[in-house]
Amino acid sequence: MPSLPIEQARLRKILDSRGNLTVEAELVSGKVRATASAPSGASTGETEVVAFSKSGIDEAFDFFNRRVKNYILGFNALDQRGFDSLLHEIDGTENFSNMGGNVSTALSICAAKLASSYLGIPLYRYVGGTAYGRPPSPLGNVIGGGKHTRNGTTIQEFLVSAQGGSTLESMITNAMVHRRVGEKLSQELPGCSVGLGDEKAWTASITDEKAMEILRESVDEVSKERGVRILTGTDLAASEFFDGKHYVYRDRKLSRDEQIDFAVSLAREYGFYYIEDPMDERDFEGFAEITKKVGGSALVVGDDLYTTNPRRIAEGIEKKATNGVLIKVNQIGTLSDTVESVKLATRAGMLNTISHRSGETTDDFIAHLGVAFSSRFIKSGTIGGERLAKLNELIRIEEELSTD
Ligand SMILES: O=C(O)[C@@H](CO)OP(=O)(O)O
Ligand SMILES: [Mg+2]
Repeated sequence: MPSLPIEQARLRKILDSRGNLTVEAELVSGKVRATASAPSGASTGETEVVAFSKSGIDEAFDFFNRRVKNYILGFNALDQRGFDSLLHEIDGTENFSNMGGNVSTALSICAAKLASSYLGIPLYRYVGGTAYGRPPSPLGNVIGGGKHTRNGTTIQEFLVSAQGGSTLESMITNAMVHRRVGEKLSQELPGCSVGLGDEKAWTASITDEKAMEILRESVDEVSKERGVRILTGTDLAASEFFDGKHYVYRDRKLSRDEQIDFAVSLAREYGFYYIEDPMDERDFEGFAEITKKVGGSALVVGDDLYTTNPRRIAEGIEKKATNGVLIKVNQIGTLSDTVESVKLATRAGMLNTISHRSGETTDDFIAHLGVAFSSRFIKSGTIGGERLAKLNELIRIEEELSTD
């Protein structure tokens, strides 16, 4: 194996889009240098790795300086699997609670970026080889609530994805829907305060039904004006409003069975194609019931359910829980574990969606992973610099792919 020994390694603190501290890693070998940063979630899954050690980012940095740095100096950055195993070994826990999953994520992605730049190939090619389909369709949040806002809808995300055109065309259409929704919210709800949530989706103190009505009207109008098909979707992030017995909405409480019926109606009556985390993250069986009923026409996606964890995905496959999986590197902590999850899901016939986190950085690596993983969607908002950093990079990749 050719060698690219890591000669310098450092971490620095940077701010994410919520104004919280996160980490950027920098690795150097000879004349090659790479940086990578890790985002943070707000509606985190129970089985995600820990973003930073229990006492916070300072402890994680201290651990890096005392325990990690010396081990990775001299390591061959072209050996991604070896590098990721080394990170696990040094950390010594199941959930990266010593090193911090955000530190391992930043280092792992950084090693891949260093290698790809040394080899003179783009990251998507380094990770994915040479077989690609279409780049993933942008899937963006236009109305938001849950943990991403103060007083929005109970459901965390109402999403759109324009189909058929180029990445840029799809981004333009999605942004038009976003604008239209904003106009409708202020026209139809005078006096109601309307703002933007963590992912730059509109937020207002309205019921989920009202949000769905505004979404439907906006999508129908923009779809007609642009002559494009626009898929709608939702991330319920249902664990966040499950109290152990009921799903507690702003205006009503649903039992488990009623929640299943509601999720089914989202596909059948409201026409949602994409349905993420409709049930509590422990309820594989509930997911399976929904998938059995609507999986032929809709994508039922596990995010908090799987946390990009191969063991959880294997359980989901066995129980036929979903036909889709959300992929976020910092839920599992390394690129190699992420690749394993994607392979497992793909072999079982699941479609994957590569995803941003609600607290993002301007790092655009998920655009590359979306292409490398042949993701069906890339969930990365509709507006906002840190969201568009990924989609704009996808425009560049698409250009490159079309001239191959
Ligand atoms: O639930 C999700 O899918 C994500 C991104 O939209 O949110 P968070 O990063 O807060 O987990
Ligand atoms: Mg989610």
